[in-house]
Amino acid sequence: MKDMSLREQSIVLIGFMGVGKTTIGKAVAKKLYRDFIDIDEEIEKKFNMPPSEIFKEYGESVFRQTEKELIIDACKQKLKIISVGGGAFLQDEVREACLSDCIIFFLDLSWESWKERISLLIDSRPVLQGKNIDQIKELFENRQPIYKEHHSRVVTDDLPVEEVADYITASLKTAWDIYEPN
Ligand SMILES: Nc1ncnc2c1ncn2[C@@H]1O[C@H](COP(=O)(O)OP(=O)(O)O)[C@@H](O)[C@H]1O
Ligand SMILES: O=C(O)C1=C[C@@H](OP(=O)(O)O)[C@@H](O)[C@H](O)C1
Ligand SMILES: [Mg+2]
Repeated sequence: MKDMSLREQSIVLIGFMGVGKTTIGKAVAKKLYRDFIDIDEEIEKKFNMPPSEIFKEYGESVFRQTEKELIIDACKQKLKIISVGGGAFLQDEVREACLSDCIIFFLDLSWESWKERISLLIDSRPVLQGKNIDQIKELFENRQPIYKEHHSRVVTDDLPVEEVADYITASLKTAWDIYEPN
């Protein structure tokens, strides 16, 4: 599409579940005075139930179809900060919509750091349920190639939320000044 200036393009955060897309996305939105869209939250509002129940009740394919439609729609909007679920980039159409319309930040957390967060995630993330640690590690590794298509990568190991959000906003401001100086 690209009938938007760089400054108007929405920002999309991607990365494996639990890396902080929702938390950091909210912080970035606040710093840039933009609206925040969390795709999982939008799906939850639509079905009036959390992702884990949607998976149980309707199956993963219904979740993925809704996720795709909501992301494609969100990407067309200007000036948003959008956090997508860790599995969203499995779908070609989602990746293509985000790449063509938005600026994509990949939040990259090492497996060693991710492991420390597992207790915060295990109950609410349906794709982790019923898996042992080796199977989760395998999923973590198998998912990494889908995050390769991004515009900027942030290694978040050991960084608090505010610092990651500051890094992202500073990096955007630099790009805007270079490519679209007033
Ligand atoms: N930079 C960070 N440092 C420490 N904990 C974090 C950080 N970012 C997120 N968290 C915590 O990790 C958990 C998962 O974060 P969340 O934003 O839901 O991730 P995602 O949206 O990528 O699944 C939350 O409990 C959150 O408070
Ligand atoms: O990786 C995945 O397949 C998923 C990640 C979740 O989002 P977060 O990445 O925000 O945890 C959520 O969309 C759903 O549970 C499926
Ligand atoms: Mg999230």
